[in-house]
Amino acid sequence: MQQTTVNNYEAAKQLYAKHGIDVDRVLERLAQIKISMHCWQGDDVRGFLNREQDLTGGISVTGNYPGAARTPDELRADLEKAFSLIPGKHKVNLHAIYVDTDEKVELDQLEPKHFQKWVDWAAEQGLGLDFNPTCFSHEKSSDGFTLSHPDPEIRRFWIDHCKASRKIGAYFGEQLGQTCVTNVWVPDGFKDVPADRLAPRQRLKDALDEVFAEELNPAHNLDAVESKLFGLGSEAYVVGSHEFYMGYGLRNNKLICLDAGHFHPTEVISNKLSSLSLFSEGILLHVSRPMRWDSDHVVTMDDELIDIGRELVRGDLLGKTHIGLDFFDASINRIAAWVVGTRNTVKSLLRAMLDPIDALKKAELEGDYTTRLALTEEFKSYPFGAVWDYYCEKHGVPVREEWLSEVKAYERDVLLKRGN
Ligand SMILES: C[C@H](O)[C@H](O)[C@@H](O)C(=O)CO
Ligand SMILES: [Mn+2]
Repeated sequence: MQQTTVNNYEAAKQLYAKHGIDVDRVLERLAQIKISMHCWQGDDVRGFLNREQDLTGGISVTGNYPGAARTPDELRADLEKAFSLIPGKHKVNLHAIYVDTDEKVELDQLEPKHFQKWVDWAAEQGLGLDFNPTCFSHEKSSDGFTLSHPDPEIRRFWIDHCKASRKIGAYFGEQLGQTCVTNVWVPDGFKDVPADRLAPRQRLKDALDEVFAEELNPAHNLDAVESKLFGLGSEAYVVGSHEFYMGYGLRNNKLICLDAGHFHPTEVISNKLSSLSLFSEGILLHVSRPMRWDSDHVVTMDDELIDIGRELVRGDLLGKTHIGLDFFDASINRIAAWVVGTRNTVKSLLRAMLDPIDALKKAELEGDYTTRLALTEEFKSYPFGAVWDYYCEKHGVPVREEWLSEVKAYERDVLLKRGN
């Protein structure tokens, strides 16, 4: 280890120790936290099932940066590169369209065997896997409806796909010895004001009841449901709104997924975590960065990310929260996008753990808001960067922006040779 890294770390440790913060212990805790890195940043949400199919479902990827993964092997190689630059052991979040098989198989017919190569790879890499049915980018979702579709045959197709997905999730969990979170998100909604808001929600509820009817071992698979306020083409009404899934998840013991981009532009998910934690079985996060709309920008160290980290740490919510990422930017190097977003998410948790939480809570209880403000502000310039550098070096990944030259070399040697 570099002597400067150690010296800076030791100096930082002493400063934090004055406030009773045990930095070595913090780093042990941090190493336990897994971030679920979403595979779909690596290829602009195309997947491998119907590559000719356009991305639909009211989400959009912009940019044409070269080098997107075209095959499962390329995607795995890119993920490995990204993980080699991120401290800690994490998870990969797969969508059903990332199936790796030579068989021509439809979404409702998918089986665990079609994902065996992903499982073998994850086991070899020491990674966990999470899963998502893909209820978009398909001819049967072309009118914008899936599980709430008025046509029972189309509904049946999507119900069967979601049921198949849960079994795949349970297989991941069982094989890898790490619980898989299978998250259901459907794009269903209307561009313009509906005549009937209730009937689609009733159909979605009934469909979900069928999807979740089979009990699965919770050590292998946990179900999550993801709400949304609006999408492209569903501006007026989304069937699976926040209230809908909040009710559904609480009543049926499902994890409730909060995506940072799925609320009104000034509404933040950090302020929802404490309330939800009091009532829900568990929480899934889709950490994202909405810029004026659900734009899925790469996560930066902005106020909301800092607040998400703080809420998770201060409320002791890490045990019941599964942290996933959800962004897709095709205008920059896709591996760099993963690295920036994931490193920032881990770093936000570290920053939160290095805050003088007990002193802040005590000041607040005593009504000493002056101390609360003063400490909060002073700690913004405490040397958490020195602790982060040490953590990176300890985990064998590049310190500070050193990772960028590795990404540039990979781009030159691998990505640009793909010719796309
Ligand atoms: C690809 C993801 O499943 C998707 O982004 C979903 O999670 C979402 O957030 C849709 O807006
Ligand atoms: Mn999401």
